[in-house]
Amino acid sequence: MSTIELISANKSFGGWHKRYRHRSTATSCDMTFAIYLPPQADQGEPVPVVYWLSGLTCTDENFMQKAGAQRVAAELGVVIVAPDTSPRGEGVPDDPDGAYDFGMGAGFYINATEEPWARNYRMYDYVVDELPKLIEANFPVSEQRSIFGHSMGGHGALICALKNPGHYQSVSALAPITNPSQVPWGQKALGRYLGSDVEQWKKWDTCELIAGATERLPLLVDQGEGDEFIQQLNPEALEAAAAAVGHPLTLRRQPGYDHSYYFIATFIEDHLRYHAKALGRA
Ligand SMILES: N[C@@H](CCC(=O)N[C@@H](CSC=O)C(=O)NCC(=O)O)C(=O)O
Repeated sequence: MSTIELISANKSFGGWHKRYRHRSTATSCDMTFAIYLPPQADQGEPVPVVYWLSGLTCTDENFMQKAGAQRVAAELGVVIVAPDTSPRGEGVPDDPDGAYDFGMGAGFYINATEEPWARNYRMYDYVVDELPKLIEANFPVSEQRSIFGHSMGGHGALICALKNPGHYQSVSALAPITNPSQVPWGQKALGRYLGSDVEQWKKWDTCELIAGATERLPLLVDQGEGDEFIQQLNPEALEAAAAAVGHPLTLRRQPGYDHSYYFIATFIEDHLRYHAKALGRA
């Protein structure tokens, strides 16, 4: 297991927001993550962890700076971990045209199989396996974990939970990409990372995974009705996929809210309380 190097530390609501860099085996490059340690992390009892997956263009910083999650995490006694959204750095291939929806900042939380992406773009292995092991080895946390995310990160949270029964106590998403194999953002990413065989895409698509899920972990989803990216998100597809197999889904349509962190900040407390309850903290 790699060693972690502290980049920065800021006291926040009695706890600490810290950023770390480490060498990742999964992505074959240096990765940065942020962690919020609530005051309870200093009190001797292991604290559960909620993993946050951000959307396109984000680093570990967007959520920690904009969502306003620290006050509630400090009250509830949950750790929040926010990884980067892709591998980065010298030698990591990027979108040839510098587009925001592919390559760096757009790892889609899958394991790429196509060249030149396959060596570094393994964000699924990083988030599901390598990062929790690193967190559990270096911080006073329990093995109780939940996962949530936004947009591309909402898609990431949903597929990570659906593909790993028993690994997460709860899952939720804000404005997730629900059916990536059917929308432009997803088709571009899956086509390049995985190649042209659409059967391979289905292994990373929430609406496809729901049918074969062996655990019916409830899904909590908030979706703004004023979301400018609604065509990419397709909440109706999620609703239909869940209804077809009786998968428990709470889909809340929020009038007037767009895709931004103003929307996320509005509902983050609700999501944190939902996860804290599943993690035995409320
Ligand atoms: N037009 C924007 C598109 C990028 C964008 O809106 N990214 C969202 C996530 S979208 C789906 O994954 C985001 O969270 N941005 C970061 C933020 O701090 O708002 C662009 O060109 O940047």
